[in-house]
Amino acid sequence: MASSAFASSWSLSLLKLQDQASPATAKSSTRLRFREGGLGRICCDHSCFEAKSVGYRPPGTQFNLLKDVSFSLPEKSFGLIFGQSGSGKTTLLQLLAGLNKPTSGSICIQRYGDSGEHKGPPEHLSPEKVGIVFQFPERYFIADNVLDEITFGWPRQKVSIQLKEQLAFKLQRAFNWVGLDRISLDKDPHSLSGGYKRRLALAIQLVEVPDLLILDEPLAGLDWKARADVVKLLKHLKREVTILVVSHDLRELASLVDRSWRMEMGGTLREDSLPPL
Ligand SMILES: Nc1ncnc2c1ncn2[C@@H]1O[C@H](COP(=O)(O)OP(=O)(O)OP(=O)(O)O)[C@@H](O)[C@H]1O
Repeated sequence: MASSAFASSWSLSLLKLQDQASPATAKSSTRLRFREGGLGRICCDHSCFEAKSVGYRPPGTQFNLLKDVSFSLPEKSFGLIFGQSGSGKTTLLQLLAGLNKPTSGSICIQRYGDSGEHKGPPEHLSPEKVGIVFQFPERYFIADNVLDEITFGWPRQKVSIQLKEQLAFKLQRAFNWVGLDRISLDKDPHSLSGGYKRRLALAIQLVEVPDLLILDEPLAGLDWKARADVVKLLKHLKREVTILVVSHDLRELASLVDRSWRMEMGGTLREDSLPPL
């Protein structure tokens, strides 16, 4: 756990950056690149997360939990996977996050030009570029203040002032994105409200902006007010990152969804609209 001296040195860097990292400046980090065409036409390159023919058989077993799963999600959009308990949704998320290796298939990011042509070969989606927030993330909080919780695992020795400022900037940006910029960094994470605990769990995953942010049941265990709060936050967040959610809370998330898929028992995935609510 970080020492208080360490925490206060990060606090100082944060205070310094507080005014610089407004949401407007944070948005400049967007990876969608725009340029002017010859006739003033705005063109844009974009990327897409793509899973192709992914299969998974747990080591030492004879059965496939996932079969030929293929789907794609354009950057800065919101995808939702739903389906019966035990159909394999969490198993799929674990593969996407690099926690297990698929038995077959590929998981990558493909870049496209403005006419829809491939720009280079697909890039393997490395686990460092995926953020994942598990169900009930607050159960895994280990620090006794917000700053230590979010900086856990950050370098502690021989940190240059440039690196410190860079990290502090990223942290401030993450706090702005999730609306935590007004809470005290000294606060005990366990004393936050349900919705703010989820915000903190999200901020931890957003310090390094992931190519894909995965959320497993983001509304589970929250009261109605906190659920509405998290939905509002996700609506805002999808302007910044690509979000893939597994959830049974279809009604509340419906307004955010750009693409949805049903996981069938037996481990197959097919694109499907949300069932009537
Ligand atoms: N390593 C493993 N070996 C054998 N079976 C496994 C393994 N991992 C998961 N399973 C089984 O695979 C099935 C799919 O589990 P998974 O947790 O992915 O389902 P789910 O759709 O996420 O369910 P829920 O909605 O309840 O979270 C379950 O029957 C589970 O018991």
